[in-house]
Amino acid sequence: MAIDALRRGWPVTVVDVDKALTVLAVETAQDISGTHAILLSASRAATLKLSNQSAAADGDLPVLIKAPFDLDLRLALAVADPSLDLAYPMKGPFAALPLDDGPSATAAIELARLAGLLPAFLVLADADENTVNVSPQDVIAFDDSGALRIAARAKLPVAANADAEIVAFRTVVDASDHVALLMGTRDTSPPVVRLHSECLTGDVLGSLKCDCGPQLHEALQQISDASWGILLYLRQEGRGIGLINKLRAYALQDQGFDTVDANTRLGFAIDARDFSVAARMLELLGVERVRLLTNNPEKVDGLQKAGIAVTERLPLQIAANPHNAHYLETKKSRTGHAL
Ligand SMILES: Nc1nc2c(ncn2[C@@H]2O[C@H](COP(=O)(O)OP(=O)(O)OP(=O)(O)O)[C@@H](O)[C@H]2O)c(=O)[nH]1
Ligand SMILES: [Zn+2]
Repeated sequence: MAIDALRRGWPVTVVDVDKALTVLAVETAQDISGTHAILLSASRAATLKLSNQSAAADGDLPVLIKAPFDLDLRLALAVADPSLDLAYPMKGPFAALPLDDGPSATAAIELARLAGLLPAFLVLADADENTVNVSPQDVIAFDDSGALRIAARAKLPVAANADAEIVAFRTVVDASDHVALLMGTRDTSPPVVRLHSECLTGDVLGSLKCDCGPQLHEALQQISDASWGILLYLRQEGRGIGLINKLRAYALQDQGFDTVDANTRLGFAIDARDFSVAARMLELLGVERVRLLTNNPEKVDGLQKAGIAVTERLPLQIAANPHNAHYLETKKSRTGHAL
């Protein structure tokens, strides 16, 4: 509900015991009336050379700034969106305000990610009766593996394997359905498994900026060649920040930032994915041990922490092209991907 409200430009009140923080997402807000402050992610605030005095001990806490006297929607968006920094360089100076309720502010920033919006909010002085209430605990508990279940399964002949089976999963909280593609005949050996995060640009459009499309097809081939295996197609577009925010990161990359810095400047974690949903999918499929196709040590860790044994890591290297060579290099040098 809160996610839907933010996307529609409706106010949301994060209620934490006796404190209430009423916010509108900057990106979808229709007017600025009643705004007394702006809430920004820590990293966006750092780019704007702002810091929250009260949060000096915790550099990850969001930052609250006083609404400038000339605030309008255009200025609010320029404060929120780093891809406008070149087009709209004159912002500030801003005055940081003490942040009374860190957990609510942190929950609001997380709600923006879940809604696929920029993590920036207009903070309203008063909540009216139309606001949607949510607590920081609700946001923390919002885990897309919550109440996951198998919703449908069917034969799906695919180019890599004419005898594949597709299994679709549904969660109560998330509209996007995760999918598993099973190939081969189950035996006692651990299956070859690939966790593939959705990449519309790479998977569907053949983008050369990343290696997702070729990795997807190579993984399907290797799974088909194994005695049995499973491809999990996870709806974690843009490493969990959503398509629109990923394309904003691409716009920053067009300005010269790499994939890591682009995410940070937007106010997101470098990798916002939670691989526990993949572990729950495997459990529902009766799989406890896997041979994992990946170069990403975080995927191995994430699965193991969520209770799936990774008996072997199988590399999945794709030859670079002139458009993705820098991206692949960054994954190795900055996010610890295996060479
Ligand atoms: N935010 C952001 N996401 C990107 C970018 N390039 C690709 N992605 C997303 O990254 C995800 C691809 O990750 P994976 O294929 O799982 O690869 P990985 O985490 O690098 O690990 P491997 O298993 O080694 O391939 C997809 O969700 C893409 O949409 C980018 O520049 N910025
Ligand atoms: Zn991609």
